[in-house]
Amino acid sequence: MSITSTVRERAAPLAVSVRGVGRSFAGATRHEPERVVLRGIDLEVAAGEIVALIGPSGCGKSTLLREVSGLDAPTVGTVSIGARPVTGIDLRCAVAFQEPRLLPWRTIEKNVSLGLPRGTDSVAGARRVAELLKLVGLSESTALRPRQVSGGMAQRVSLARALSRGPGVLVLDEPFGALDALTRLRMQDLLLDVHSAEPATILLVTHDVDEALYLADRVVLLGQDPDGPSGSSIRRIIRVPGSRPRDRGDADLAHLRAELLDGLGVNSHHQTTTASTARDFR
Ligand SMILES: Nc1ncnc2c1ncn2[C@@H]1O[C@H](COP(=O)(O)OP(=O)(O)OP(=O)(O)O)[C@@H](O)[C@H]1O
Repeated sequence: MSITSTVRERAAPLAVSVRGVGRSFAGATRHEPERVVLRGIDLEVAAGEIVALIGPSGCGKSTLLREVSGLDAPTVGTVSIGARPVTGIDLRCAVAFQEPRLLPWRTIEKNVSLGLPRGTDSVAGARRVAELLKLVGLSESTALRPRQVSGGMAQRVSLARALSRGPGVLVLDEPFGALDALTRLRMQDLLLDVHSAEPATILLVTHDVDEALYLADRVVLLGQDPDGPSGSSIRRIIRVPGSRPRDRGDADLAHLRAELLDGLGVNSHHQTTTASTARDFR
């Protein structure tokens, strides 16, 4: 899907700096020990960069996204967006999840407009919503309600709503995880088109190693060091070669896929020769 440029009524992309971040949760009862989920996370994300986070289920990927967006606060360490620390829900950052979380009684257009910054002039707001709906290919569907659209369309609405805030940072938690394989590939291309038109810094959690390698400038592998103290840390950071859009069948990517699957504890030789099972590692 090719996208023409839109008038940008948004902030410039912002760098994200994660320094010494750890997060522990108290045990469910007084007798249960504290649970360390993240430990010593240091990550510098450049303005406009796309970084994919992968790691085994429960290793703390969503928790790290919550620290960046200010939905949760780290136990130790700091997160900064641009030069300013994140101290609570941060309006410079927009979040989208695996479920689109739309209001069922509102139209698609209205759902997107809910993301506009408070106090946006109504004419400018309507123009911005129309631009975003065009950007995600939904200009013909503005008056529909969420139950009348497909899962992929609903996810595009969710993306447009996130962008309507004009975020410097876009945090996406498994945004395409619930979609069928073909819709997912299309959404990956759409996200790259959106990123070219409105280049926010993107932090994205995915379970799909191929998706990470297709979309990201760098892939960050989170996980527990088997010989280290409890809590996930960054095990590996891989810079993905080549410029986007990448060739999904690129031999270099196959090599990196093997390396990442290895890092996830999957038998990579078998996985790289069996493409269908190499996708969607959980
Ligand atoms: N508010 C909370 N209170 C207690 N424990 C929590 C809380 N939030 C997260 N956790 C725990 O932190 C751990 C990491 O959760 P998180 O959702 O970040 O993992 P994840 O890597 O995103 O998992 P998945 O890939 O399955 O989505 C889990 O064991 C979870 O139970």
